[in-house]
Amino acid sequence: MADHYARRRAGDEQTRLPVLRWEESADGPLLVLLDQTRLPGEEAETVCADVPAVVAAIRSLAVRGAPLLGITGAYGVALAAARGADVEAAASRLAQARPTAVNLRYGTELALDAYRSAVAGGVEQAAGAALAAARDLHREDAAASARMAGHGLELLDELLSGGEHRILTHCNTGALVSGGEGTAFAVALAAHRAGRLRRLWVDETRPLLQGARLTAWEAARSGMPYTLLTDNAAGSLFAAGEVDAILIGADRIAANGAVANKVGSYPLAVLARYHHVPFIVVAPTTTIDPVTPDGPAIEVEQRAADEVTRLPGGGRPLAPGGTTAYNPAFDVTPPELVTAIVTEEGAVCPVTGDGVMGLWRRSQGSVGG
Ligand SMILES: CSC[C@@H](O)[C@@H](O)C(=O)COP(=O)(O)O
Repeated sequence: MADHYARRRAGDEQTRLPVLRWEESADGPLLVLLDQTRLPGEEAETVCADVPAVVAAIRSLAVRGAPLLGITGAYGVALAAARGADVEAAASRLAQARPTAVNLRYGTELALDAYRSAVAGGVEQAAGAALAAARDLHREDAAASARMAGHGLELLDELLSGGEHRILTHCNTGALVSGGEGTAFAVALAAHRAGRLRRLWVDETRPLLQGARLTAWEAARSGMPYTLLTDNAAGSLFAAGEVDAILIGADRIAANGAVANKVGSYPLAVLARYHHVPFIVVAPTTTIDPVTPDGPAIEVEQRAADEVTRLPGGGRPLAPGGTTAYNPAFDVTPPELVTAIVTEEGAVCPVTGDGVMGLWRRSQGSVGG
């Protein structure tokens, strides 16, 4: 398997990563995922033949990032249907595998609705409908990613009056989380391709190091000028005047524009406000949750203490045995600290105009609401 990836890399640095694929095998369909817990050391796949395996991959973060969780949830429902499992129960297990990224619920429900609408024609037809819904979502996410990159670069150029940009990002938001080139990372990549990225500052993103392991890996593959920093070095970077903008993704955007994203995003928003630097959130409209009114209504996933007390992967202890740890996977940035939210439908400032709900309505095809 590693050879397969190595060949792709040698041929073309920009080749799409096979982060998720549907495979028909002699023993039935499979959902094959690039195991992100093993990057950057190893490019290995995890093969899921049933929904419990998909749920385990989601919980372990073998597959992760809001848009990809949505796509995975949809394919998970299709897998349950194709394998003759209890589709309703499978959809419920998938949707609850992680609580914060609303895309997971969105993708799961999308495929479940397609299954339900077709089930009168027989389970085979319904399984086909669920798979078609998953494939559509996968394609649409790629298209959304390309449009976000365009809108995001336009906004950066406008806010920063052209020139070359020094962008700070947190967690991982590239092709590893998307049907396309990602969300925030896709904007940085567009800036790089346009010759307008001076530097991508990559937060390492404690405790699971998505920035160091994944974003640095994607930046290196893309030939971007990038530098890794510990999360707590961001303040001194701002103080030195080295950051022009923050670009991050989102796991859920509430109706009032509050943004849940990887823990450590909120402190960056506070720093950005103090230093008069734009704090820009890039996410598809599938990340906007119209039924979550505000930040406090967002459920933040709490993860195991050993992610903090041990080196990633359950390795060497970093703290004495019995140490307890506070380990929320996400934090919530209030709308007043967000300069703009960029989606495939365009960009808005969440506290002026029609806010994020205007974008969400546009994505539903009813501009007036
Ligand atoms: C486009 S990805 C946006 C977010 O999903 C990303 O920033 C993030 O927080 C991912 O968290 P993770 O816990 O790795 O799934």
